[in-house]
Amino acid sequence: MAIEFTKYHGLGNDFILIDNRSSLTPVLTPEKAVQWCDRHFGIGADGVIFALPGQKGTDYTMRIFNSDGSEPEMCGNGIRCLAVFLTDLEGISRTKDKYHIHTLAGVIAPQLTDDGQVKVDMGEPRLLAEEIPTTLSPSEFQVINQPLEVAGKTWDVTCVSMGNPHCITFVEDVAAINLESIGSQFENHPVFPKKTNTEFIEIVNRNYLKMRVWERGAGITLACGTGACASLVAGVLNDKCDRTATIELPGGPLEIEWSELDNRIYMTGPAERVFTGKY
Ligand SMILES: N[C@@H](CCC[C@H](N)C(=O)O)C(=O)O
Repeated sequence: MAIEFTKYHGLGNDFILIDNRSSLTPVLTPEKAVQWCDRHFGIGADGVIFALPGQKGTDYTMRIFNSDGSEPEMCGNGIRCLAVFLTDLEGISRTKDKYHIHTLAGVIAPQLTDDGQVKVDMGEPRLLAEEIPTTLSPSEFQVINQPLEVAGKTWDVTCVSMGNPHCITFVEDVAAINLESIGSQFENHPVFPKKTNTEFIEIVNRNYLKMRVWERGAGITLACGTGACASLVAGVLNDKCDRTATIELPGGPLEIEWSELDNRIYMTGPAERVFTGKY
């Protein structure tokens, strides 16, 4: 049976979106998602996102499979794409109301802005070792600037969960990092029982950061929304940046704020429709 889909991207982090509003069970298995994401033998994407019925009083539920078939708790670029996809499906503009989306990381609230971007209330960052999760510190402690041995080198890492795990390292020059060779060694390091996303950050100034990312279950991508949020938090915890900053990714910039008022993270960026098809 052919299934309809729409391809979207958020700063080059690309997803296949599927209208799954008639059932709480995704229409694709993780194995099928792997085939669909294949850039040579399938449609090609960093993940597949399903728009399912809401649960526990929310408007909709988001589920996502990474391109390797694993299921992450959340996806920042993906939820911006989902908000535009839902607007397209509903045929109405929602610039006045937020969507409330049920995810494995809790309720996340994206809202379309008047200038065509999407601003997302990403919730509060989680900082305790047991919440990441990682064994780098005792469970009830934070992991800030801790040494970690990877590929024969000691890296000073800070760990933050945005519902999904992130391990952040500040470096002099992000372009000089050999992500291809070290990315999967961070991802699969035994101190991360659920694996990890890995971000390298170069501080340009207190309000402008450059980032490159190796994503759990997807490898090198052009952008990672939860990674940008986690990196800003890591920058604040290490007193390297302010609570509002532009994060420049290979695919373009995201605006991130960690609000002092409510401790929540707000991410603003684009989401673009690419094409629609049946597969
Ligand atoms: N690209 C995403 C994150 C997708 C999930 C990630 N690969 C994981 O396994 O946690 C984003 O924009 O946040």
